[in-house]
Amino acid sequence: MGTVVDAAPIKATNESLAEKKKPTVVFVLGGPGSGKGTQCSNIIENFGYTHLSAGDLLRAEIKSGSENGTMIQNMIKEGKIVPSEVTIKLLQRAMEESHNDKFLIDGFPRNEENRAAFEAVTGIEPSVVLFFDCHEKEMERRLLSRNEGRVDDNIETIRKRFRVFLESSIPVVEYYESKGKVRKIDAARPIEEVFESVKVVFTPKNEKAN
Ligand SMILES: Nc1ncnc2c1ncn2[C@@H]1O[C@H](COP(=O)(O)OP(=O)(O)O)[C@@H](O)[C@H]1O
Ligand SMILES: Nc1ccn([C@H]2C[C@H](O)[C@@H](COP(=O)(O)OP(=O)(O)O)O2)c(=O)n1
Ligand SMILES: [Mg+2]
Repeated sequence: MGTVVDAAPIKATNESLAEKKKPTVVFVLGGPGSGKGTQCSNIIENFGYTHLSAGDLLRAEIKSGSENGTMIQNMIKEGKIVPSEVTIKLLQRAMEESHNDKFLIDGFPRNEENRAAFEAVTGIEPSVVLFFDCHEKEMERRLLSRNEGRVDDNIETIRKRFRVFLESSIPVVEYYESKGKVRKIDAARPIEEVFESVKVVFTPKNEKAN
């Protein structure tokens, strides 16, 4: 009698022990105003990804009246990078809430601390890193005409953001370059032309000939 075992609970236990499949993540990097957000909007319409902009999540956190709001607002105004712990929590929550398993993470990781902490906390490595390459004069022109009322789209903060990009974000791009993951896109061209190059990255090789 005691040897009769119901198989159902054993199966359930095995399933809960099985490792959950890791999501597919593409990091979208590039200087301020290089067109990350614009191209992400195009990508999600065509390729089934969910777009998570680290900057948008941080701005929503300020608006929500969170206890971190003032700190985040001050850092954004100064063009500085918010501590990884805060940004990663917001990204993780958004990933869980989306119920998708394919994410475009835009504007993250922006420094070595962002990169290492995300990998340590989530265990996720990006499949690909898109890098939008654009010269500063063009990025400055775009940011000054973005007209979204952002506290950081003024010439003083823009200069600080450019410096942080060169000092802290470019090393992250170089790290992924050394791993062969970077797809560099010439982002100084018109939006449609940039998207033509982006599409190639997301189109499986055997479909490219069509
Ligand atoms: N290829 C492009 N050519 C001209 N303007 C662009 C291009 N891509 C984006 N923009 C405009 O430049 C501004 C910054 O673009 P955005 O996508 O917000 O960049 P990022 O997210 O990298 O800061 C926006 O006003 C956008 O409409
Ligand atoms: N990983 C990130 C991303 C953005 N931030 C902060 C600091 C950035 O200057 C601002 C704005 O980022 P956002 O990606 O929206 O800016 P751009 O689209 O590049 O113009 O947010 C951050 O602290 N950490
Ligand atoms: Mg953006």
